[in-house]
Amino acid sequence: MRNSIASMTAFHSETPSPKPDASTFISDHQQVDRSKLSQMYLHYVETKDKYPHAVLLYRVGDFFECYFQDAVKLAQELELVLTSKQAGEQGRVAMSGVPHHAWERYATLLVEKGYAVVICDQVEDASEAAGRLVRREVTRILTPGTLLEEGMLKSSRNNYLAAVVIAANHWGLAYADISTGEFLTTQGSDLEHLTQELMRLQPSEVLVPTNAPDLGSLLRPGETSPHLPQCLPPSFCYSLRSQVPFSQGEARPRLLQKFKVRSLEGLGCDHLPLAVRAAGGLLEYLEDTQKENPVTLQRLRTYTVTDYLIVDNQTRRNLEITQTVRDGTFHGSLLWALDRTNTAMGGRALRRWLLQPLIDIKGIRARLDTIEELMENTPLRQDLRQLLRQIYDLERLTGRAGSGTANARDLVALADSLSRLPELSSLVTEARSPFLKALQKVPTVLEELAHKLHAHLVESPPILIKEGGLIRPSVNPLLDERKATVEADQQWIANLEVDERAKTGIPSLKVGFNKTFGYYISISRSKADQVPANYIRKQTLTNEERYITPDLKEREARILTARDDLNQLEYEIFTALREEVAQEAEVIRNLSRAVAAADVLCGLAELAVHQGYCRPEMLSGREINIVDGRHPVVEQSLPAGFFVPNSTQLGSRESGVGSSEEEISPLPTPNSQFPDLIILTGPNASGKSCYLRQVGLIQLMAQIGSFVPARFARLGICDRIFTRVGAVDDLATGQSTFMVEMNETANILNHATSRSLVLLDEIGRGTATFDGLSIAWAVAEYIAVDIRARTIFATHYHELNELASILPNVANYQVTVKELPDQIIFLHQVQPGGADKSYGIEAGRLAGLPAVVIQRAKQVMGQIEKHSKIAMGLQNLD
Ligand SMILES: Nc1ncnc2c1ncn2[C@@H]1O[C@H](COP(=O)(O)OP(=O)(O)OP(=O)(O)O)[C@@H](O)[C@H]1O
Repeated sequence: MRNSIASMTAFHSETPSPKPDASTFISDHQQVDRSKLSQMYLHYVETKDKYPHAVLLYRVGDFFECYFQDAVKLAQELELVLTSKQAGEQGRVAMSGVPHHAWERYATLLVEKGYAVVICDQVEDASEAAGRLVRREVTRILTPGTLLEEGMLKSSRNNYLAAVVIAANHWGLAYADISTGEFLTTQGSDLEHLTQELMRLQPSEVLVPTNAPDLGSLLRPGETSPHLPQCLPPSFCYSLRSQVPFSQGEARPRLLQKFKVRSLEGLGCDHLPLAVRAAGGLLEYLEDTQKENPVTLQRLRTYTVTDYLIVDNQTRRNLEITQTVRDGTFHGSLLWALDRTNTAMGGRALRRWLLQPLIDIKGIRARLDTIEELMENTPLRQDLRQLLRQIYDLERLTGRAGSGTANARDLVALADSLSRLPELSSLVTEARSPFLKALQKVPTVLEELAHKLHAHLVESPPILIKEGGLIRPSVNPLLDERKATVEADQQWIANLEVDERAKTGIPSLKVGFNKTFGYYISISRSKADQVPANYIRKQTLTNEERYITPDLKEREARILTARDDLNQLEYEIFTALREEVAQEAEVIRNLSRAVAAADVLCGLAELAVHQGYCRPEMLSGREINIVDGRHPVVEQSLPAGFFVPNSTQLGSRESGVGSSEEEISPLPTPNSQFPDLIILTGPNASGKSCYLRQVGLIQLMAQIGSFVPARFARLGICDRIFTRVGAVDDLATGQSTFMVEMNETANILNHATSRSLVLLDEIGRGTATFDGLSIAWAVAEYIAVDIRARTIFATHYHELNELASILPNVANYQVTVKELPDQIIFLHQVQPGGADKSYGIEAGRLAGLPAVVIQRAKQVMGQIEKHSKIAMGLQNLD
């Protein structure tokens, strides 16, 4: 059925359309007199009542339409035309719409903007309705955290739905990616950890139990509500939920029932009430919103935040792990530099690993062993990589099969991928390392499943699953019979053209088909007088007349019924296959996880070979000993051989630890032991920041189990990595550069331990010189003496070099430059000793500051230097 928006094939207004006069139509569904609405609009408002907080897309013929407030919202958000439509005696109501075949694209845009979208589709053909209202039902509820459609998800990252429960300082957090089935829960007692976990996960939607009056509403990023706990970052979408499903009384039985267990002990969360409540609340939300497409989740896993290396959001940003600081791009990030994966699952796994490095040495070594084996065995590595390229996104394909949204192409892709697994397993029969061994056994059920899918489904099935063409011949005798009938009838039609041409003597006679009239015989108007008597005229066009005959109509009815029956049977066979896949979801996903891990490790091995990385020796102690380390990203952006390697030694060696590295000539240190804190000085742009980040990145890479860009590395496991790198004003919270800097510094001083790695790039620059210097001095001293965290402190305050003469665990290093008469050459080499000048005035001269200003600056500096020997003064204080 075409309607008044039929002409709007492109609803986007090229030039902003004049605002429609809102007084001429109703734009609030609560304000209508329902008795005056026509049947369809009444059904619309009743459906809208059930989903007051979502945008309701309502199928009408070839369009999905929105009315009332949703029409206004849709038009505003997607820059579509807002118009109006007569809704019975009630008068005109606001209306906007999108073509039905493009609903996914428009729904994606709405969901990205933080809206929930409800799809109310026609569930019968308009012709079946025969005059009554076409049956429509809600077929899908889309919220940012519950997407399954391929086009709506980014293949390179998980799409998490999270749920939080907060009780005083304690919290529970559960999260799930319903497209891959991952489902985890945890509990903690430090609200800062909750914030950090949310920042790590970047969930698309967070469920919060509240007693807000507007339960069910979705707060879009940046929107606030008095019902939202303060510790939750404003950058996410929050769904305000009732507290009931988050109560222990409801959550616990829901989990027990879902995972068919008698106690939660096996899931690891029996003793964690807040974790249980968050997980139960999350499950209830899925049950509530995914009625039509119930999701298949993996068994709930419980984890502890402190079981992993803690990298706070600031540090993740500063180390540019998944995106650059400057412009937020993936290109130039650590993930970009390391990603050599060949599957979407591997790509997501690498991202997860980088965002959650390990602290468990055994786990790290298992990954390192696998990389080592893959580096040594080049043919194995290359064959594996080649094969992995042919494996599609098993995790998400299985997810779509489980929720009944997979089409036949998805199942063929799944079968193609599953049928590669035996090959994969035969490649690794001799493998020794744990992650390759995990691929040695492919459950026979998966081989059988792949075989069955291939045997049933045609090689390239259509996207639509209700219009036939999916199932091979000889799969089902009844299907074959129906196909034969349809084919015979089609042949009858084809013959009809030949026969009728012969009978009538009209060579241009054709048999055609259209949706409105079905089959017809078409004859050019000039031959209309030769038409036989049994032809019944149906339609007259400019150049042709269209006829039907009783025979043709009788045959048509048979053909259409037979085709419908055929399509229905194909659909039933297909959905049964899909159901079989869903039954094996857990087995497929377990294997997918193993494939993803092998893919990550193959990629890291490839990278290590090409970039000349070394295997880090991992220790439980505090030592950080890197010989000729390189920055993994900067190195790749420079021409080969241009990056200047630098060494780092930090953290006193525990007695009894061997010194195998000595022949590799580690950097000489002023003390026999490695220092805990390095004061790093050097001119602007000499490479201090790069060096600082390089150390953090090498440590982080080692803790995900990767080889590292260095000639040698022996690394004690860190519990946390902290960074503080030049801040910018945080306009959103109204904090100045200096306050941001102080907040970050306070966070470090309050949380760092002797097992942490602290990287400080300039402290105290945002205030008066002496304030800044004093703070920098006190901070360095506190870290070196009280915390003893392994620390590199880059600074332009050369006065800090004097700390090394006071504290035995502090050493000075500098990034060297070569001074020529009218230029400075950056050597990018880190060497012992403190720089005595910053060359800031030289930089100013090169930038073109007037000579008189440069001269005066030098005089002032001379004076200041005379008065800044603070170390001696402080020594006297002690
Ligand atoms: N080891 C290195 N080898 C080669 N090039 C390097 C090296 N370290 C840094 N660089 C190059 O030098 C540039 C400046 O480095 P960086 O930003 O680390 O300097 P900086 O000393 O921190 O400067 P500032 O004090 O002004 O912040 C980088 O963009 C990088 O390309």
